[in-house]
Amino acid sequence: MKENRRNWYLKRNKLIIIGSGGHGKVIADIAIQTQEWENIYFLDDQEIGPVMGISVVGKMNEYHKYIKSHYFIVGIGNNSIREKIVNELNNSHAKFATIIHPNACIGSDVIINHGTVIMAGSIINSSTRIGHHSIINTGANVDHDNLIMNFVHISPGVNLAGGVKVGTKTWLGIGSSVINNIDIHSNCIIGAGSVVIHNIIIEGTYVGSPAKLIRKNS
Ligand SMILES: CC(=O)SCCNC(=O)CCNC(=O)[C@H](O)C(C)(C)COP(=O)(O)OP(=O)(O)OC[C@H]1O[C@@H](n2cnc3c(N)ncnc32)[C@H](O)[C@@H]1OP(=O)(O)O
Repeated sequence: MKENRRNWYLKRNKLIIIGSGGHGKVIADIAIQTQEWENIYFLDDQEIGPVMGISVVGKMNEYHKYIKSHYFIVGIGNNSIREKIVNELNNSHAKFATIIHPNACIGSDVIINHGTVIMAGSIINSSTRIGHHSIINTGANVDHDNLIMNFVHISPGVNLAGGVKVGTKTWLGIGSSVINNIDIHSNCIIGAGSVVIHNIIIEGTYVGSPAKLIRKNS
């Protein structure tokens, strides 16, 4: 009985996913699997839908129609574009969801802030902090005492050892790895499969093993 009442309460929530592309679709899939949402809609400028059986109820700039009644999640993988849309929604006092796949493994004393998505098979170990509107993508390992700032994208299959700090809007490419106690600056890109073994203090793109700077941000 108690469980049913809890579900009834949770299922009153309504979710708008901004963007019905690949990332938005994976978020929708997770949201369905959590069984926490009474209804789920997309807003998208390209699609008129439905996408995966989910209605596209308008263009992105029509979000204001849903501000009072729905939670939002921005389903755009690009960190800068996601930030821009979130800032606009913040100005309208939107409420943001946090979406966590039921098969993600979350340790004790972990904090995950709103707007963040944790995908299937990812592991977040003890005392890690994850900021707002970040993405921990499929099968990523984020070990203990990590600090992942806002608007970060940790791609599928990334391995972060203990005590790693990842700065705002940094993107770690698919399958990259970072050894323990490394700081990675904000606004960086770490190439697919790269291995970071030194602190990264200059904003830019880094590739290889060990990861080396190939381009500074302009
Ligand atoms: C669910 C999802 O889909 S999540 C998304 C997952 N996607 C990813 O992880 C993609 C990550 N992107 C990459 O790795 C890209 O290669 C980037 C962003 C690092 C670089 O892209 P670009 O800026 O276009 O660089 P470009 O392709 O011109 O390469 C520049 C040089 O770096 C090398 N290089 C690029 N990426 C890598 C890499 N991952 N590892 C080693 N070397 C690399 C290139 O071979 C090239 O070398 P050269 O000048 O000697 O020929």
